[in-house]
Amino acid sequence: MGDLLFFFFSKYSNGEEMAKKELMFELLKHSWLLIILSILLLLLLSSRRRRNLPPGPWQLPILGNIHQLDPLAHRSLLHLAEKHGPLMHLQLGRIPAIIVSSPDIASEILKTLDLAFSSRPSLPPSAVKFWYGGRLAKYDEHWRQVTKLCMLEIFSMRRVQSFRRVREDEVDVLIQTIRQSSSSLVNLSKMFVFITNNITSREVFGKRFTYDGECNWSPDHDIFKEIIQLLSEFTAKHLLPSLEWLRKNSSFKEKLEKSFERMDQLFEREIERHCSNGDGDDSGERDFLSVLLKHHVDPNLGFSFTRDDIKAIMQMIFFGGSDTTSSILEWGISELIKNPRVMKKAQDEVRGVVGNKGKVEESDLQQLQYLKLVINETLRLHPPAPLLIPRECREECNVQGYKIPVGTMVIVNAWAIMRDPKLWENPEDFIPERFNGVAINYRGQDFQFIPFGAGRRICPGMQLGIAVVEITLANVLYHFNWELPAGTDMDMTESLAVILHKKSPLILKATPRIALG
Ligand code: HEM
Repeated sequence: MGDLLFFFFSKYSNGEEMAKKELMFELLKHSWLLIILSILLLLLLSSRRRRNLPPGPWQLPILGNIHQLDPLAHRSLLHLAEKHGPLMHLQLGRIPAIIVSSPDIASEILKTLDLAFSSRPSLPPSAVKFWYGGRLAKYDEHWRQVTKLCMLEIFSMRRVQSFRRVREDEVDVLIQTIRQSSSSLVNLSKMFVFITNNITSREVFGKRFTYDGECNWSPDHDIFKEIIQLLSEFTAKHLLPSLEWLRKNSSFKEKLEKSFERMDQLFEREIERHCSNGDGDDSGERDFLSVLLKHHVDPNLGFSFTRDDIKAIMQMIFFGGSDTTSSILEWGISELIKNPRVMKKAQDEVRGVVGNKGKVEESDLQQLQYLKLVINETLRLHPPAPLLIPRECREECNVQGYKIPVGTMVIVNAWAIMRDPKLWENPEDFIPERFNGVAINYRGQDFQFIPFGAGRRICPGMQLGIAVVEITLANVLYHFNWELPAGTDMDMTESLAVILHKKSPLILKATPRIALG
């Protein structure tokens, strides 16, 4: 088309008769292209209707709808849904997908038809070796057995409580690190990554990533984030056959292989260390790896539980547990700085409840009701996984009168649902009070509020994550007054690299409220 228009204008401006004839000839010559494109478009539209798929935007050959998604996919998907409806069909390169943007359809998929949608999409074969978690993508008997074991042994309330000391210790280290930092300017984005990684590492391996007494960077902090980012780029390229060459690009593949190898060596080192130490005592504070190794060698377990299964669980816990938790802390403090009224109310509450005790302990948290509302509101406006984690349709089913074929990827735009003006008053505003006295929670029963997803694949680490967010936030608010460095504004720009973070780091001036004890 561009060629055609260029030709039209360049020739016609000469005003020559000959040019008119040439133009007619060229138009005729090119018109076959227009006709073919229109037929293709009609065919696509009628094929969608014939196959009784949900409505959706027109698609380009090969690309499908990929060109309509920008890096903040949750936002572009919302714009498309505003035109095409809350159940929308897209073609993402070679993968057919449906996008859900309303709580009733989310409930139909994640609750009523949960069984049909409880698999995760499988990875392309060339990516499988970089993601142990792929072993647990498909919903099958093996997944059920492993998940049952994890729910009992890793994600149970008893286990969450057993790590209370770990969380409190790590928060102490964080507070000391902030107090002792040479400048009063603190990069909280980094600090939150370090503390959540150290807590996860203590839960999984029984030891921190950094030396004792520090909340600082160590090389192991970056491995997991690096792999998930490389892996998501790698799999995105699978959507388009024409980008296949990029996946074979040796430097990219080399980078992914190196990061994966580092992670695998860390896992192997820790497995060996645990095996040579024996499987430890049976106290409540046993780390996840010793618990998993105990079952690995249990002849009465009743199903095959391999070393790779253990690595899959560890990989998912690091990916699922660290970055999500640090992102809530980062967004939560940012919103409090933007909303001084809420900051004051939250600080007054925690300082009032804890008094001069010197630190917030987990036993105080039950009384911090406003803090819980602040966390809810942060999860609503800034869900770390705005599109949850995709599901895949395992058996053909009917949703809202449309046919969803086997293999269709399902994306639930939780971010759009949690900002829907039909469901939330002044949805863009940060108002923790909206959760006061209402019976809505994040446990997967209220489909207008699903930051942890819902159904069989709901986040199993919800309680572990919330426990870290509560104790960290409470102490950070208790110990310091926070403000922006002079002359700066709060930048709330998002960056979506698997997890929804702030684009620029959260750097604030910390003023200790009470002198060092
Ligand atoms: C506190 C912040 C967290 C948020 C907002 C969050 C959110 C999510 C979401 C939205 C999902 C997908 C649910 C679905 O598809 O319906 C998920 C899955 C998962 N999360 Fe979390 N998560 C958090 C913390 C954690 C923690 C602390 C852990 C582990 C210790 C964890 C481990 C996992 C795992 C293993 C899955 C995959 C479950 C599966 O595929 O069956 N998450 N999380």
